[in-house]
Amino acid sequence: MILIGETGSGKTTQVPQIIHEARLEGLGTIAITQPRRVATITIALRVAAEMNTEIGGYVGYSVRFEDVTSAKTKVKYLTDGMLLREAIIDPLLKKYTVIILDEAHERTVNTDILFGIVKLAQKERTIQKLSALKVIIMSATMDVDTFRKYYDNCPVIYLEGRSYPVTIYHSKVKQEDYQYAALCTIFQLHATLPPEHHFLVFLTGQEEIETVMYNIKQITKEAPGPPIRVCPLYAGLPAAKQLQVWKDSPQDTRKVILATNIAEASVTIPHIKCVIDTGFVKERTWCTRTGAERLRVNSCAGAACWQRAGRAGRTSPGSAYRLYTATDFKARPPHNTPEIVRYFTFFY
Ligand SMILES: Nc1ncnc2c1ncn2[C@@H]1O[C@H](COP(=O)(O)OP(=O)(O)OP(=O)(O)O)[C@@H](O)[C@H]1O
Repeated sequence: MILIGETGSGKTTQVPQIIHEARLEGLGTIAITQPRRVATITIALRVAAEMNTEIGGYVGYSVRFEDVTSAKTKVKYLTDGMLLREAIIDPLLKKYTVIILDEAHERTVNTDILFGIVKLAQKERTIQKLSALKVIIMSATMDVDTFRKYYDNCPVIYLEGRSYPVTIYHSKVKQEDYQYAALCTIFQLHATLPPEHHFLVFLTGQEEIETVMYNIKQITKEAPGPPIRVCPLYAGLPAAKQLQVWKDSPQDTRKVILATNIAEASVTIPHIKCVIDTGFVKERTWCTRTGAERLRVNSCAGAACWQRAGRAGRTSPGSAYRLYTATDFKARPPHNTPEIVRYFTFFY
């Protein structure tokens, strides 16, 4: 089954709970994959809190180097890489009765391989007369036709509604320097909005985040307005530092989170009222001659822009400030090229 619902409609946190409350997983477990570690952990913690249970009990998570599950776990959040590792040992994934592949639009190599593995596991389990495997593919912004065809015309369900509206603003002119544009937007909004309105700014990598962080600290020494607490969020940051982003700021202090696309999907950071989207992402590409991996800054696809905007308005109405024009947005491809395709098409 394919499940499409707007960002913030409750796919990731509510669907597994509904399945579990109806005991549809039977004697097995529900697995929910996420492309990123930080999302996996924070969502599992949130769902455990919503179910009023200890993490590692009925609700658990598994990421690289950290397995917080037990024999009791029925709702298990895990990175796509972890499910892939489990599939190497048990290709039929027998301990799961329901597998939810979330954020399908991201099309990482791991999730693309998992799409095939779960399809094969489902067929093989039917042939071997083992317990049935239910597969749910979820996203807010995926290419439904391609997936539906791949899964033998499976049913597609559209979830309507979201908690809070997000107003989108586009830049009126093309920005030559998106880091500078991001800084100007941060300080324009900072001068007018109350301090409890926190900002989430999308940049492309650690170096850029550190530069913008330094500039914010320098400018705040002289700029008017409430104090600013700057929080970086990128994949290379130790997990404990990543989780600082979810910590409350002192009263009357604005939180400004400078993140890469790891904050783009699934995560809910409370009190984010403004998303500032530069419209760029650093993508992995490969040199097929040498096999060397490279990172390149590219414009992100329409689906990613919608995901980023969706980070505002999760706990109250919000706004997304796109530092690119509406014409630029319309010209972007709706979906990014799957990582697996980029892997095979880069010849240098
Ligand atoms: N950690 C949290 N703190 C506060 N509210 C939260 C938290 N996690 C989720 N929520 C609330 O639950 C709603 C649904 O979140 P959920 O992640 O299930 O949505 P989703 O449909 O999967 O979104 P996305 O497509 O962006 O992943 C959010 O909009 C938010 O209101």
